[in-house]
Amino acid sequence: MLSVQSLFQSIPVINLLGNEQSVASLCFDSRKAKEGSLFFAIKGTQVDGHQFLPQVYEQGCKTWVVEQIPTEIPSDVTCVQVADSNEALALAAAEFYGHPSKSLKLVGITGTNGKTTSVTLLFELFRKLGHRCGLISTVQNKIQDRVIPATHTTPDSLSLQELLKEMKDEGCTHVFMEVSSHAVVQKRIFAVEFHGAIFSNITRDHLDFHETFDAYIAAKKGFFDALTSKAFALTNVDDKRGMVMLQNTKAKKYSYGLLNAADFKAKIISNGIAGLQLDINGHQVHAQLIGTFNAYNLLAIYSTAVIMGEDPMEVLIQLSSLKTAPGRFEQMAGKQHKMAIVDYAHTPDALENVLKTIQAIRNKHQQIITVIGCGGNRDAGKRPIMAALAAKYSDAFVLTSDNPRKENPELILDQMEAGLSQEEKAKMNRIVDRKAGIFYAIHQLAQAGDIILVAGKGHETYQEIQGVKYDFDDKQVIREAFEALN
Ligand SMILES: CC(=O)N[C@H]1[C@@H](OP(=O)(O)OP(=O)(O)OC[C@H]2O[C@@H](n3ccc(=O)[nH]c3=O)[C@H](O)[C@@H]2O)O[C@H](CO)[C@@H](O)[C@@H]1O[C@H](C)C(=O)N[C@@H](C)C(=O)N[C@H](CCC(=O)O)C(=O)O
Ligand SMILES: Nc1ncnc2c1ncn2[C@@H]1O[C@H](COP(=O)(O)OP(=O)(O)OP(=O)(O)O)[C@@H](O)[C@H]1O
Ligand SMILES: N[C@H](CCC[C@H](N)C(=O)O)C(=O)O
Ligand SMILES: [Mg+2]
Repeated sequence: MLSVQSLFQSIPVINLLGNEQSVASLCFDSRKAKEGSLFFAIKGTQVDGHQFLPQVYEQGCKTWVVEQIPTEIPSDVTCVQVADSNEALALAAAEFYGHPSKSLKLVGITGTNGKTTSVTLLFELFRKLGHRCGLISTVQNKIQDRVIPATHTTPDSLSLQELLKEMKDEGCTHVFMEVSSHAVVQKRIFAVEFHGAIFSNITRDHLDFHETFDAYIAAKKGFFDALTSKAFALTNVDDKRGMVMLQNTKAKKYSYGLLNAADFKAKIISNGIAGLQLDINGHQVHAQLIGTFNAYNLLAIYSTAVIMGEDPMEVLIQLSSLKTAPGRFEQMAGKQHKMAIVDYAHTPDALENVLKTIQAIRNKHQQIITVIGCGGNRDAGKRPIMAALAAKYSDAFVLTSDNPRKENPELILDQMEAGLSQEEKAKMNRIVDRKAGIFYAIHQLAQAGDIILVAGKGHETYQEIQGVKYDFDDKQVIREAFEALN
């Protein structure tokens, strides 16, 4: 039990009504509020949490944090008014769990693409280097070998502090986590102390949430602006916005790049189906990952390890043994020498990178067949662009559903199709059912030896349609389609 007063030591309080209370837990979802919990009313994108105050009172929760004091308050309620409930929740959660980030080497990565790949590689690399590690990612959270399912790329501030505390208690010294732009804006990482921050890249995505590209850039930059002078900040100099990220940071600045002058430099010696041969700061290394985008990911993690004091030679040795993250450029061989690649490309930039990589590594007899959809209730502007990219780089392609969520899947396909010329439509197949689309690509469109890219869902094991998550796994469907081949 903690007193409200002790929790709010570092939180600016506008008004405090009622008596001093002790709280046993924190919560921001009325459905979880109970006697002894401190409820934070948050104005969200769907509803205003303040509307649930009568409900939490009914459930016995009588200590509230609000931005607006309700007109009528029961006399046995303690109500703390703050300017920003999200910020107050983040600060209180850090206090409640004893600021675990202060005892960890916590490194965060932000950017449109490459976060999951890079944190997963960092987690594996640092384990190989002998450290006890935690991982916080889109695919899964992990404490050493133990998997804790992930619901978001970056957890809400309360779950995040609880997870970091668990990692600290289990003896982790290093934690690698993804920092999404949503997390920065919603203050999920407020009050978290980072040892280091990495920027991968920024291209079009999430304009449904941020509205403008400038606001999206500002969100990512906010992560670097909040670092302390004890932290390091590592940026990709080859990205147009790479240096902008570090403009106002107090952290020690480092850069990496393949094209421009940087603290950490790499050159691609070769890029093929067997992996990448790289020159990193004058040393040659072979990596199992494929594609120029992975050269960036590998260079970013090498740089991070060296900045964190690891032996550069040992890091290079371990780099060679690292495998791709789940659902990221995962290759699957099938009958008739057909090959499928499952990849989480769900942005125009990712899709273009993956398709260019496949073009670069295929032999001249292999056709490229792409299966692609776009998520519902997400940035609609990327839909025509992604369809056009599939058309540009593929010999044939299937437009299908990703996670339609609450949208009509046919309308999503209409918006994708709008990005195609008449000529491109000749190569198009429109099959709204994803399983049927994958089967059609593997059975009807692909000839022996061809490559089938199944993009957008990567590691996901569900498909969300009208708010219901059905079991769906691209890899499983591909295996079935391969099995059914002669
Ligand atoms: C757009 C967005 O980011 N939404 C997140 C946000 O929800 P919200 O603002 O919409 O909340 P809301 O539903 O309006 O509710 C407002 C408040 O009322 C409360 N409430 C709501 C209903 C109720 O019955 N009782 C109640 O108390 C809620 O708990 C909340 O405190 O805060 C919630 C709690 O932390 C998150 O679960 C939710 O993630 C939604 C599910 C989501 O899909 N988010 C995605 C877009 C996301 O965050 N993605 C990024 C990765 C993006 C990327 O880089 O690819 C991520 O980090 O995962
Ligand atoms: N450094 C990179 N630059 C550009 N594209 C990349 C890079 N790394 C991976 N990709 C592509 O982007 C896709 C998503 O990669 P990854 O899951 O690592 O990114 P993410 O930033 O974690 O995405 P999310 O925001 O959805 O969590 C990959 O499947 C691949 O197609
Ligand atoms: N983190 C991303 C994942 C998108 C994955 C794609 N399969 C989709 O559903 O759009 C998001 O929530 O926007
Ligand atoms: Mg991710």
